[in-house]
Amino acid sequence: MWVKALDMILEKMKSSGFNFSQVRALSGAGQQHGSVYWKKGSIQILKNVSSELPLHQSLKGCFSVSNSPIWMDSSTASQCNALEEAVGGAQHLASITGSRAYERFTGNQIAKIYSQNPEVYKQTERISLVSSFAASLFLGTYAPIDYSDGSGMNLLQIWEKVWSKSCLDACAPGLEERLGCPVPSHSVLGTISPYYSQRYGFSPDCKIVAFTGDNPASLAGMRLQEGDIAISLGTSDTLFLWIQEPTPALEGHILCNPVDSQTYMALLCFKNGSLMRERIRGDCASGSWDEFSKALSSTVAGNNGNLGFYFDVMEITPEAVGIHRFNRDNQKVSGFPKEVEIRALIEGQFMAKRIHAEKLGYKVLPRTRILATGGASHNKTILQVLSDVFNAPVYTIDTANSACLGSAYRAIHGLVAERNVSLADVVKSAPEPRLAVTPTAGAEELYRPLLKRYAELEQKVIYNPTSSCLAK
Ligand SMILES: Nc1ncnc2c1ncn2[C@@H]1O[C@H](COP(=O)(O)OP(=O)(O)O)[C@@H](O)[C@H]1O
Ligand SMILES: O=C(CO)[C@@H](O)[C@H](O)COP(=O)(O)O
Repeated sequence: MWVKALDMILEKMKSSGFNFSQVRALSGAGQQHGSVYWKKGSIQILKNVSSELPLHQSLKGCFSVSNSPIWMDSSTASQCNALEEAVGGAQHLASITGSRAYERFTGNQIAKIYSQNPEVYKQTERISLVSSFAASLFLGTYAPIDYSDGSGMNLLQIWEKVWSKSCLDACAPGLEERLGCPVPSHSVLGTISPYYSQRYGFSPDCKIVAFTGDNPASLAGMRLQEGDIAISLGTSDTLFLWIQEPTPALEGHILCNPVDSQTYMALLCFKNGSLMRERIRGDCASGSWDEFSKALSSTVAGNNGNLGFYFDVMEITPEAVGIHRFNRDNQKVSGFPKEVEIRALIEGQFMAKRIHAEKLGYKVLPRTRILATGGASHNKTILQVLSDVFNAPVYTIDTANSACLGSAYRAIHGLVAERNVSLADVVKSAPEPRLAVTPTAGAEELYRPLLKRYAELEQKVIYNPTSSCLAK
């Protein structure tokens, strides 16, 4: 599916008259943590694809696992426990790799494949991330994993930037040779495969710069500066920060910074993002964003004290599941009127973000800018609530697909990064983020007590397998 999608995009660009020969370098991004398993012998097929055929036809026999595990998978709890135990506990794993063990992280996904189907693992010569997989297609050979996306695997020592032997050994045998050596995110991996010059007219000199994860690429696209906070409202909601001296903890992730190998990015991921908003939009607003936004604006900030937690699937931050609604007296209620439900959802999602960002040590300061991206950043009514809850202005960039824009920025940066030119320098003439909304007067006073209440109530809804009131 992924290879065919690439074929279709390039065919569409070709038929729209895009001049491929002008492209000097390209990079890209893939959803983080997902993995692709190349069958033994596939490298030869990849190196020798015929430009007469669409790529997906040539590569269809190349994969030892046909359905790639992606970030939404959470079936690896036992592998996570085993990994943490093998390296001396959750905090120790976080200190090495930037995160305690998470179900979606690639090392645990690989461990599951190995333990359930050792034969399939044996037949696999190379394991790519989604990002390095896409880079491999352009390179015509296996592309290395970059430091930043590699930090989402529970396998990379984020300080030394090498695979951790104890983590590799705990996941599967012979893993190092299947992963290849990780590289700095700005690396030029080589030139484009002849397939693309012959079929689409790319220049044979077009450089392929290492691909990275969607969130790291968004950090580049938004030209995040220290002190800013980026909030991506895509399928998942993510929040990320540029960080100089991180302290990995039991919550959140520390990744190598994709645009500056000396620094880091902190990331929090909220699984019940857009899909949850879409579900409530369906239940309460006839499936229309317009109706959803009108209902949101028709209710007052603070929702008269009504608060809600909306987790259709087990949440990552915090670990909780189910729908939990509380009235102003903290009594659990079974339902809200439609408009109240919509506001409770949006205010709840943003209060959780502020509370968990502050737990990471982030402080909202007078100079704080929130940079919003992803599909829901088109929606100003949603952004207004974000601004009010954080009491900070929200900025957007012209293209809501900041991961894609960031990939283009990273491609240009890759051409000069070895000369110590920063990404900020390379893209200094790009348009600045635009102010979208500012906080409503009085928002801070209104939300301060609500944030405290929300944090206290969150403790009550956190997943506890022995409690009967949780699984709805
Ligand atoms: N006007 C809107 N208001 C709220 N959400 C929206 C709006 N338009 C699109 N979305 C949401 O944006 C999401 C897609 O965002 P996108 O950044 O493209 O996702 P991904 O993270 O998968 O790349 C959809 O799930 C959709 O719910
Ligand atoms: O798991 C995470 C981040 O840790 C996700 O953010 C994935 O990177 C994919 O995100 P979407 O593009 O589907 O929102």
